[in-house]
Amino acid sequence: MYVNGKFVPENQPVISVFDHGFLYGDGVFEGIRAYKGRVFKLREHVDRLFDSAKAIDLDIGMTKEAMEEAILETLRQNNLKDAYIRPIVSRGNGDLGLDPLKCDKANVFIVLKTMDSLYDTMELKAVTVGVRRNAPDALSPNIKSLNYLNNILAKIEANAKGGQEAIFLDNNGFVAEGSGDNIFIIKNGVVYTPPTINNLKGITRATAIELLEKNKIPVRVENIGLFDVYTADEIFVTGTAAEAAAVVWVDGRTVGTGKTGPVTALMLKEFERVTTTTGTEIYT
Ligand SMILES: Cc1ncc(COP(=O)(O)O)c(CNc2cccc(C(=O)O)c2)c1O
Repeated sequence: MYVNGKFVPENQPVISVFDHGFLYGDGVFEGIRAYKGRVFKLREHVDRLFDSAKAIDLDIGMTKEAMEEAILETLRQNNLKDAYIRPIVSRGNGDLGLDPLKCDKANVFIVLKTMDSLYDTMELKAVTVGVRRNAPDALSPNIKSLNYLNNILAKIEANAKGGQEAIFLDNNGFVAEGSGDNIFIIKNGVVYTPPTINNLKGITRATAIELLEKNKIPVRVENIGLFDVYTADEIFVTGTAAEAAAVVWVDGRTVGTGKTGPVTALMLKEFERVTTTTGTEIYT
C-alpha cells in the first residue's frame, strides 16, 4: 500500500484513530481499474479525485501528476497488471472536533485489490428504495466522499427487499442512480440517462455515452421517472467495478425479455475492447 509517500505491507496498521476521514468521513476517494497492464481513464479519475477534494476545500498536498505516478508505482510495487485501485485522501490527523482546521495536512493512501467483478451475476434484480439520494444542496452526489452511508442505507434496504441493486430517487422523485453505479434505460432504441445533478459524474457513464454515440445509438440525457424504469425495454447500470451490468427485474416487473438486451450486450463488448486497448501503460 502507498501511505503518504511510502510503501508498506497491506497488513500494517497505518491509520490513526484521529484521522478525520475515520472520525467524520472527512475525505474523498476514487475507484479505478487496471486491465492487462493499462490503467483505464487514469487522468479522468485523478481529475475527479481533485474536484471532489476541491468541493470540500481539502488540499491533497500533491500535484495530479504526482498522484498519477503514485498510483502507477503502487501497481509496479505489487507487480500487478489487472487490479482495482482505491486512492483515499482524508483531511488528515487532528484532535477530536469536526473543524477541518484541526488537521494540518491530508493523509493519502492507495490500496489495491486483484479484481473480481462487483456482482456475481451480470443480470441483476433491482429494487427502488425509500431512502433518497443526497440532495445536491446538502451533500452533493458529485463528491465521491468517504460519506457513503446514503449508499449503504440504500444497499441495506435492497438486501432486505431481496434486490441485488438499489435504485435511488431524488427528492423530486426523479430516478438518480444505483447505490454504486449510474443507470441507463433503453426504450424504442433510444438510450436515456439522468443529468448528473442527482448522481455521481460516473466515468463509466461518460464512456458509455461516448461508445453509444460512436455506435450511432441515440442518447438523451434527461430526467427519468419510475414509469420509464418500469416500462423500459432494457436497463443497465455502469460503474468502474461492474463496468456494465444488465438490470432484468425491478420491483417485481420483468425488464424486456428478462435477459441482457442487445444494447447492453453491445456495451459489454465495447467496454471489453476499450478497457484492454486504451489507458495509461503501467510498465513502459
Ligand atoms: C454512487 C456511485 N455512482 C456511480 C458510480 C460509478 O462511477 P464510475 O463509473 O466513475 O466508477 C460509483 C462508483 N462506485 C464504485 C465503483 C467501484 C467500486 C465501488 C465499491 O462499492 O467499492 C463503488 C458510485 O459510487
